Amino acid sequence: MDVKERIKELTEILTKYDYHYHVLDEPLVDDATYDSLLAELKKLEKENPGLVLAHSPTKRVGGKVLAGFKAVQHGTPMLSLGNAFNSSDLEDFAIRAKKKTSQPLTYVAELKIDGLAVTLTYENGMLVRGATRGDGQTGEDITENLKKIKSIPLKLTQPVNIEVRGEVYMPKLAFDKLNEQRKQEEKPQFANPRNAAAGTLRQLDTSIVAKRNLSIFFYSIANSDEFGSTHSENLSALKELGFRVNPNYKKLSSIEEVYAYCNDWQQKRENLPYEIDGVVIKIDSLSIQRELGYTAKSPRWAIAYKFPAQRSFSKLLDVTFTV
Ligand SMILES: CC(C)(CNC(=O)c1ccc(Oc2ccccc2)cc1)c1ccc2c(N)nc(N)nc2n1
Repeated sequence: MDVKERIKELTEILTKYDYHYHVLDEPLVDDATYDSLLAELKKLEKENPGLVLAHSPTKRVGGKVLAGFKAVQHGTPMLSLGNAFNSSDLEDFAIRAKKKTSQPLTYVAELKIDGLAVTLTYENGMLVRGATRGDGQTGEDITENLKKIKSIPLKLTQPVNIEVRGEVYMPKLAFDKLNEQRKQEEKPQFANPRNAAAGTLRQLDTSIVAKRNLSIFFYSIANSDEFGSTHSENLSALKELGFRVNPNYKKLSSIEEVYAYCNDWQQKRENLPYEIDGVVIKIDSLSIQRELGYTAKSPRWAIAYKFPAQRSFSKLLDVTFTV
C-alpha cells in the first residue's frame, strides 16, 4: 500500500473510532490502540503534508491562537423559544395551536440542555463553518474552536449541503475537574457548566478548547423541509448523517403526556451527566409548523417548559450559613 492509501485508511479508521467513542458513547478499541494509530497518522502527515485530509482526526488536537472572531450572518435566523412554567401554560400553548389547525397534534418532547446554541454549515458533507447564536441574525465565527469538539463530525456520512443547530455543553464531571484544576492554579472558578462552556468557546487559543472536554447534542436542521415531513424524522436524519442526538426525546400525543414527561425529567435531571434547564416541546408535523408560523422572535409551534433553578448543595450551604 502506498503512503497516500495508508493515510486515507488511517483517517477513515480513526474517524470511525471517534464516531463510536464520542457520538455513540460506545468505544470500539482501547486508548493504546487508538493512540498508536493516531501517532502513525501524525508521522505520515508530517512527512507528507500535501496528503493531509480535511477531516483528519489529527485536527482535533493541538491548535493555534486566533487574532479574533469574525461576525457571520446566519443563512436562516436562530430563533428563541417562548417559555412555559406550569401545566396551564402548556395547555394554553396547545389551545393556541389547535385554534390554527384542524389536524390532530402530535408533539416531540426533548431535553433542553443547559449550554449554548451553535449553528454548523456543511457543504458536500464537509464542515465549512460554525458560529454562535449571537442576536439570532448575526453570530461569531468559531469554526476553529468547534472543530476541536470530538462529537462534532468534520465529515458526514453523505455529501449533503445542510445547516444544523445544536447545544454545546460541558458535562458535569468535566466541569468539576476543570474547577478543581483552576482552584489548584489559583484561577477564578466557573459558576456553572454553561458559563464554563461559553468561556471555553470564547478562547482564541484553540488548543485550550481541545483539552476542555466539551460535547454537543444536535436538535434541528435549519433547511429542514429537505430532509423529512416531521421533526422526529429530521432527528433520525441527523443521526444517520453522523450527528449526536440526545436519546431521550419522545413522540407524545397529548399535552397531558407532555406534562408527565416534564415532571418525570424534573425528578431525574440530577442523575444526568449533563445539566438541563427544562424540556423543549415541538409540534411534530412540519406542515402544521408551517401553518402556525412565527412571532417576531419565536416559532408558534414550539415552547420551552422551564424547570425551577436547581440549588446545588454548596449553594444551599451558603444560604444556610449566611442566614
Ligand atoms: C425550535 C428552535 C427555535 C430551533 N429552530 C429555529 O431556530 C428555527 C429557525 C428558523 C426557522 O425557519 C425560519 C426560516 C426563515 C425565517 C424565519 C424562520 C425554523 C426554526 C429551538 C431553539 C432552542 C432549542 C433548544 N435549546 N433545545 C432544543 N432541544 N430545541 C431547540 N429548538
